This record gives sequence, C-alpha cells and structure tokens, in this order.
Amino acid sequence: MPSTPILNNANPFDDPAGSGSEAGAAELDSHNVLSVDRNATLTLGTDALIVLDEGLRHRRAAANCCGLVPQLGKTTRAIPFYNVLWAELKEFDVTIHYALNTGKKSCAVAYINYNIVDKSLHAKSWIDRLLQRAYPPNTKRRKRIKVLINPFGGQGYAQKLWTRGVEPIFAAAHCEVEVEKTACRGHAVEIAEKMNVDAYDVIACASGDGLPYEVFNGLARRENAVRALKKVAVAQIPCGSGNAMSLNLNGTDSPSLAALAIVKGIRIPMDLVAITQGSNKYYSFLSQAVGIIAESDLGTESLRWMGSFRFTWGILVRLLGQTLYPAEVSVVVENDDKHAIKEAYRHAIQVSEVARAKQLTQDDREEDRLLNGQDNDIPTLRYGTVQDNLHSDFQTGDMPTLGNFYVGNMCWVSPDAAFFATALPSDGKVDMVNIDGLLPRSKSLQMLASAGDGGVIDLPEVSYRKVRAYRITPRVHQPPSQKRLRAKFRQWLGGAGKQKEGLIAIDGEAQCMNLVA
Ligand SMILES: Nc1ncnc2c1ncn2[C@@H]1O[C@H](COP(=O)(O)OP(=O)(O)OP(=O)(O)O)[C@@H](O)[C@H]1O
Repeated sequence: MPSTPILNNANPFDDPAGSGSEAGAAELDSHNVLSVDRNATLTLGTDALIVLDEGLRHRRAAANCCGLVPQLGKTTRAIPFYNVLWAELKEFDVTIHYALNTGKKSCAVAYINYNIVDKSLHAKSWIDRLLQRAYPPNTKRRKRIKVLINPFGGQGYAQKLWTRGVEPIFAAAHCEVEVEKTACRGHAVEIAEKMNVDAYDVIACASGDGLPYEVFNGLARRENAVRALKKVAVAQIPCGSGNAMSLNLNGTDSPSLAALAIVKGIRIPMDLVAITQGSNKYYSFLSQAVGIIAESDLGTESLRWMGSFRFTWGILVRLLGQTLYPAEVSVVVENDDKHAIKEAYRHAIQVSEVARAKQLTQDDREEDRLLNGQDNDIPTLRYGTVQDNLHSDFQTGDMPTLGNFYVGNMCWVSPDAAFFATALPSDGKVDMVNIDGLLPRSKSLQMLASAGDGGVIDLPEVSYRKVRAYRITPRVHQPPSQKRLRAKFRQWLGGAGKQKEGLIAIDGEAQCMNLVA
C-alpha cells in the first residue's frame, strides 16, 4: 500500500543516509544540491525535494491581490518525493513533474522547469537520485496499466473523471496506458479472462467495486489462474457509488489521489473468499452481506428516485421495524475474543509497517515460482463446497432473530463506515459481524453511529469474530398472523415490496438465495 510520506521534525535538508564526517557531509550535501538558473537550488531532502528560489516570492506575491499589494512570500517549496511523478534532463533543461495538492481531496499535475548551471555529469546523476527517491526499490516505475472504464458507474461520470483527473497523472508519470470501456454487465470478466497478463502490471478499474469484482472473477476463471492473479495487480480508480476498494487500498475515494496512489503503489497480496452457491462459484475481495445491509443496498430498487439516500432510508426502516432474517449459520471460528482480535491486529500492523519502512521488494522466490509456472492452479477448497457435507471444524447454530450478517476482508465499506476495524487483507481469515434483529432501536442507531470510527467491534451487543469459513442457510421469516399486515407495509416502505427471494450481496453485487422453510 502506498503511504503519504510523513514530514517529521528532522531538518528537511538532511540526507537520510547520514554523514560520517564533516567533509563527508559537505560532499553528500553537494551531491544532493543542483544549482540552477535564476539563482535557485534544488535539494534532495529527507522526504521531499526542496526548491529554494527567490523568484517564488514574487510569483506568490503576484498571485495575491492581483500583485497590487507588495507581500512577502516564501522562497522555498517542498515537494514530497511521493508526489514527484517524473524528472528529466533535456539539453541543459531540467523538468520535474509532480502532483500538486489542489484541495483536501484532489491533486493535479504541475511542473517546475529550470536551466542547469553546472554543466558537468552531476545533473544526470542528481536526476537519477531524485527518481530513486520518488520511486523506492519496491515501487515499479512506468507501470503498464490496462484501464477499464465503466461508462455507467456511479452517476455516469467515470469517463469524465478519467480524462480530467487521472489520465494526466498517468501520462506525467510515463505510464504505458491502454484504455477500454466496458460495454455491458460481465464484460470485465471476459476481458480479464482473455487478456495477456504478462503485458500489464496493473488493471485499473475506473468504476465502483463492481468492476474489480468482475476482474478478479475473470482472472480466476483462467487456466493458471493463480499465476494470473499474482502477476497483475488489480486497482480501483474510484468512479462508482461504492468505492470501498480504493478507500482501503489507495486510502482515498478521490480519483486523482487514487491515480497518484496507483503510480506510487506497491503490490500486496490479498485474500479472495471463494463462495459456492449451488454449482456456482464466485470470488469476493471485499464483503458478503445477508440481512439489513444487503436488503438496504440491493432490495431498494423501487426507491432509486431517492438517490443515495435510499440506502440510509432502507436501513432506518428495517432497523426501526426490527426486521428479522432468520438463518442457520455454521462457522469455522478462528478467534472470538474481541480483545485478542484487536491485539493480533495491532501486532500485524506493526510488522507490516516495519516491512514498509525497509521498502522490502517482492520475495524473489515468489517471483521465480510465478515465472516457472509452479502452484498455478487454484487449490481445492479446504472446507469443500456447499454441496459437500459439513467439515467437523464447523460449529452450527440456529439464528432465529438474526438482523444482520456481515463478513468482510477490508476495513472500510464506505467513506463513513469502518465496519471491519481489524480486517487484514491477507491473513487467511475474514471478520464476521452478527447483529441480533431484536436489538433495542436506540442501540441499533448507536451501532450505526459508531461505524464511522471503527467502534462496532466494541459494542457488547455485537458478535465480532475472526473466521476461516462459514455456511449460511437463510430461512423464510413468518411473522405472527396479527403482525403480517404491518410487516408487509414495512416491506413496501423499505422498497422490497414484491421481493420473494433472499438477497446476498457479494462485494455489493446481488445474488439471490432460495429461502428454506
Ligand atoms: N456498459 C455497461 N452497461 C451496463 N452495465 C455495465 C456496463 N459496464 C459495466 N457494467 C456493470 O455495472 C455494474 C456496476 O458497476 P460499478 O461497480 O462500476 O458501478 P457502481 O455505480 O458503483 O455500481 P452500483 O450502483 O451497483 O454500486 C457492474 O456489475 C458492471 O458489470
């Protein structure tokens, strides 16, 4: 995962490599400084390129108040290495393109250009050193990116968001880009199934979470599926109504900031959850939901006129009406102690931060195995399919008053809901949340409010477990005869008037389930 560099309180002009002696320090300093025209210098600092230029003062002053009022501007500018997209030397001209933050949630390509004063080979090696800092050893430069655009994703602006906010960043970073628009539902599955995975480093989906879901499933259908899944990274350029993948992996739901995160991103392994239903098999990267969340997301089609408020409305109607989704649930539990789950999470984060600080490159042996074509088939499922007998590791329970069944592999499910606060992308487990449908209404609302800061796990009424596998068999809910009319009214009010089947949301995509009597 890419990280925004932290500008700590160290002197930004210090070289991170340190210096042994004063003479050594002076030599290092001179290596890191490039003298350019207009009496300016460009210095490689700890985390940023420092531009020291008297001219900046006048330019900034001019930008204020139409330049009529003399003002003192700064003469230095720090460009974090993370934001540096490319640097090149042509003749005696140095040009550095970078991503300039243009607001809290956007960036755009900007550049600086100077004529070099020192005409020796120093400038060339300085540029190399700048690029090494902009792209540490674990970060691939000039990524080859296959971009898939869902023209109907979100509110239909994916093409515009791509052209305005993303394409210029990929171009400035010298990425090789090939763009294809999806023509219909399922098209991304087909593209991922047939593409030459050796020709690309990344498949970037300008869409909601639906396209990455299709891409994973397309890659998983191939011969040598494991090789394909490991070879090419899947990323999201957030252009949909659900952009959880980008929130979790790029740390943003802004298309331009996500573009920068992809340019600077490193590959990380991520678990996929295999789901079998009848004879079908799907792979999920994000979440599966049965009950209130799934029904509010997918069972509110008749309320589309409400826009995105239909989801909130759907949840409120179902929560306040204490709607039940009874089911039999069998689970292979890894850990059901919330305190231990949180401790294990903290430890895992510390370990991953150490690895990130060391800028570890991908394990060479892993790379060899990929290229030599070993371990390329998807392994058989450890706990079998839904058509097999239950493995002895499963614990089965009846949940007659289940309200919400939610399983996740990533923390954020939307910008204001960190539902799975301890989810780790590749620990071989998923976080399972079960909430009783008869929870007092005030508690239900409290639970909704606590999702924003990841507090769901701390609510005593919420069952939160790390699990390895589960099986859910939803049942028909038959309210007592005197309450049936009210239940039908609530169903209509919640947007699921004519719905007969149960719904399971896999990464936000709908699958129907037969309800067992
Ligand atoms: N050209 C197209 N026409 C119709 N549907 C398409 C097209 N391209 C992709 N799709 C489908 O659109 C669905 C939703 O895609 P996506 O996740 O990108 O958008 P979204 O707005 O976040 O979706 P949702 O409203 O379902 O959350 C996917 O299932 C995908 O297969």
